[in-house]
Amino acid sequence: MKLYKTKDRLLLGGTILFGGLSSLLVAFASILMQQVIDVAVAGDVKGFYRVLAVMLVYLAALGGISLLEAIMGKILIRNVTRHLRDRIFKGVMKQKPVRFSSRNTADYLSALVNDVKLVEENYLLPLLLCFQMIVLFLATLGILFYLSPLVTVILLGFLVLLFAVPALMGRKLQERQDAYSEQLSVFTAAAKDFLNGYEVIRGYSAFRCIFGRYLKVNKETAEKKFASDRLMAVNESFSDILSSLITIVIVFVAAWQMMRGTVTMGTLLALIQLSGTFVIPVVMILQNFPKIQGIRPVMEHLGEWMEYEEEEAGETIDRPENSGIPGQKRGICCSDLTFAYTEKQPVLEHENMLFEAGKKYAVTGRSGCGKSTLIKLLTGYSGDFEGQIYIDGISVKEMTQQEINRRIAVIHQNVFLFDTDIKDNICLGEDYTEEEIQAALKESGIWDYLSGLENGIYTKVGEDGHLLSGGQRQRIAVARALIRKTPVLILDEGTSAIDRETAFEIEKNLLEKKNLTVITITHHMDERLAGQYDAVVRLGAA
Ligand SMILES: Nc1ncnc2c1ncn2[C@@H]1O[C@H](COP(=O)(O)OP(=O)(O)OP(=O)(O)O)[C@@H](O)[C@H]1O
Repeated sequence: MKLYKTKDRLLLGGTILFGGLSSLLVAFASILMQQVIDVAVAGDVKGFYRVLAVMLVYLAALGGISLLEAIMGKILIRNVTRHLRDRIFKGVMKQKPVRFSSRNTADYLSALVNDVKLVEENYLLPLLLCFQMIVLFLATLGILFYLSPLVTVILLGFLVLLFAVPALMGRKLQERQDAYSEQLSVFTAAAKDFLNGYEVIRGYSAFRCIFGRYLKVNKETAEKKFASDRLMAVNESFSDILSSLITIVIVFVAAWQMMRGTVTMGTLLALIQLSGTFVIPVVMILQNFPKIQGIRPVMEHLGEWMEYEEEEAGETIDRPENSGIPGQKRGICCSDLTFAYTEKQPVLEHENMLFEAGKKYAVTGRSGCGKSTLIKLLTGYSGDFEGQIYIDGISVKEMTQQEINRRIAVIHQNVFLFDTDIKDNICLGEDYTEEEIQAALKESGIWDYLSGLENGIYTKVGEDGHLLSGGQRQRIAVARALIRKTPVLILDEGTSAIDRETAFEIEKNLLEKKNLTVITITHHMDERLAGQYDAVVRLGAA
């Protein structure tokens, strides 16, 4: 998975560079410490002021570089997490419908919120820290060697021990972090489901039952997190014990060397100071490196979700007038159409139908016979069907989604409205004139209602349109489809939430439109409209 853009790579380089420099300076503090003690022990006043001046310059440099490194690190994290969320969102939204609907939307939410946070906490921050700590460790090692080769050799012996535990734990931790990330998806899905069911839970006094399920999934999530944290805790406490041990060893060995006169008092204190700058980076690396390793499966999942097939970018694909493909030049033709969601259960079997341009059709059939599925296939849900579907003579399998959308608009039974105003919900980012919007609203039968509102078409609809009635939502959906002036309009029970008279008015209006192909999926056809349909298509009749 590509985590950094070019600019972010430069930022990463800068952060590492300044992080490294500040680490070098931190390690250098021990030399200054040695100098100041030695000049003090020797009573060298001039030397004392010289070291003091160097110390002031040192502090200014350390402060400036640390600040730069910290700010660059924050910018890097902001950029990387923002781009990551952008790419996950784009990847998810651009998936083919079959792939998109194969997962719960809560999984996508969890990826955008939880997994990106995991990447920040368990990858980006530890990575920056590890780089910094490696430099601090190497610088410390160099200075240690310069001050006391004996202490350095002893410390290197401990290193082997220090690295052994995380190396053994790495894989286990990976598995547990991955399991925790998966469980977070499950938790988000369950919480979303329960919250969406608020009205049912309240109306049927189902709180006890639902709360029981919530407690269970919450407990499982907490347990998975604990399983991962527990392993990290073992790793962390092992490093802590060894780090204390190392400090003690340095102090004793250096003190012994001082007694033998091979090191000065300044060197002894410098070595004690260095024991910290030797141990801290090692401990930090040991505690953070497994996190970086552990996040790999999560990053792989995110990488998969960012993959999508880019459709042809062009708005219009030039197709020859007579493409040579069998079927109608205008209108929709299905021949020998067979489709199944799962292998064992075909929903549509050997269906043949023709929707001629400008004509009006009612599609009927028992519940579950595949009417909505047919609409899905006509509008590019899946190319994984047998037989053929031609729209204006072109196989639907060869069309881009944009091409299909320019030809067909669907008004669904379950209308979705974004949490914005009515105008936005109708235009969906396209530019339409006030007149066009007004005409669509009038045709959908909602204009009178809107003209009485203080904010008119700028009235907010609330989350999923809950500030409007079911009928008003559906009328907005009708306006949304009409304004696009597609040659084909499909109503998938699209007026079922509207009162009978308004539904009659809207459908009558649509059926009177001369050049519009109308396909209405209906269970209850208004007998007053029966004569206006050119044909009734019965699905699953064979
Ligand atoms: N995404 C899906 N995955 C698996 N099966 C599905 C999916 N969508 C629908 N089905 C199944 O396909 C069959 C046809 O569903 P469809 O919604 O097309 O029927 P319908 O004729 O529109 O029904 P209704 O009149 O009740 O709305 C049903 O048995 C349904 O369970």
